[in-house]
Amino acid sequence: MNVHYITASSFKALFFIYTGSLPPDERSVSEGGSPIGVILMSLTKEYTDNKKTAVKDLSLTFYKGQITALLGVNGAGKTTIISMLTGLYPPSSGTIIINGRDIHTDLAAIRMEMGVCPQYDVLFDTLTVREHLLFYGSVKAPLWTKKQLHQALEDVDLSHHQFKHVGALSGGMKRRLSIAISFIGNSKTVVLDEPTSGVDPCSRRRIWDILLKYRADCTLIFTTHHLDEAEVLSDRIAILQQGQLRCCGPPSYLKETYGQGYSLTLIKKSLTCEINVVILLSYITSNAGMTWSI
Ligand SMILES: Nc1ncnc2c1ncn2[C@@H]1O[C@H](COP(=O)(O)OP(=O)(O)OP(=O)(O)O)[C@@H](O)[C@H]1O
Repeated sequence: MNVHYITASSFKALFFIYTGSLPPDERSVSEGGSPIGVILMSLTKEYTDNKKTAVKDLSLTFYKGQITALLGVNGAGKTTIISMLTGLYPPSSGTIIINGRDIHTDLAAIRMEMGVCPQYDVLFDTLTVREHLLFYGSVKAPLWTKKQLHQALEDVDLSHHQFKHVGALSGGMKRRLSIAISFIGNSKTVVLDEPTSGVDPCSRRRIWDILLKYRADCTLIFTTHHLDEAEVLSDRIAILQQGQLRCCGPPSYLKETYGQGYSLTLIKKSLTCEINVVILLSYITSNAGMTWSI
């Protein structure tokens, strides 16, 4: 099956032929015609040692030029999906198509165009920031120029630290270096497993800026536990629970469809106090209303 240049709408038709029904994410959202980058097709992963089914019959589409967040609690199966996407673990059944190539038959070619930022940094304490980029660059993109190296350092705001040993960097700096490595050689598909884990709010913001900057040229997939992060960064959010897709769509769509709003519980001292609170809340947001009062 060749799905190299098909659009979201043509994929719908294609998928219909194969399964007889639309995948859950396609049912819930209409796309703006972005080309498809990655397709998970009925993907299942069962770990043989503990017989745990970490991902169950998951069908999901990721688009080029978009950021998609895989959002879920611990154990939802996010890292397992990333591991299958990068070819670390083979699926138990189902397959993944990346830029028209099947992971079962074209893994080497897929890896040439893929960048990965693992959950835990794979860095060497005794090498400098610059040496890391040169090392990974020589493996991934031998024709990488000095200009591109400097651009990468600048993009992740590490130019001033390029001659420092990684052992002397903060957690946030290490994370930014790992992200820079994942984008070496203009990777067409980039997967990032919790790119902001363990970083302070300032570094988190910087990482968001980096991802938004690189979004245009690739299919970008990242995992997170944080709804706020998924909302700020993503074009689409896929919510996972126990290895299954619960819903998927643009943040605004999910909010509109599933959002319940917020509830505020107050202990009042007097009736006048209650009236003042209602006035104050309706001043802050016209949607606020009192559900009950005792
Ligand atoms: N190598 C493994 N062998 C056996 N079971 C595993 C393995 N890796 C993960 N699991 C199990 O698969 C399930 C999904 O784990 P996974 O790490 O994919 O979830 P996650 O959403 O990434 O969690 P977290 O947010 O904690 O990283 C869990 O129940 C986990 O215990």
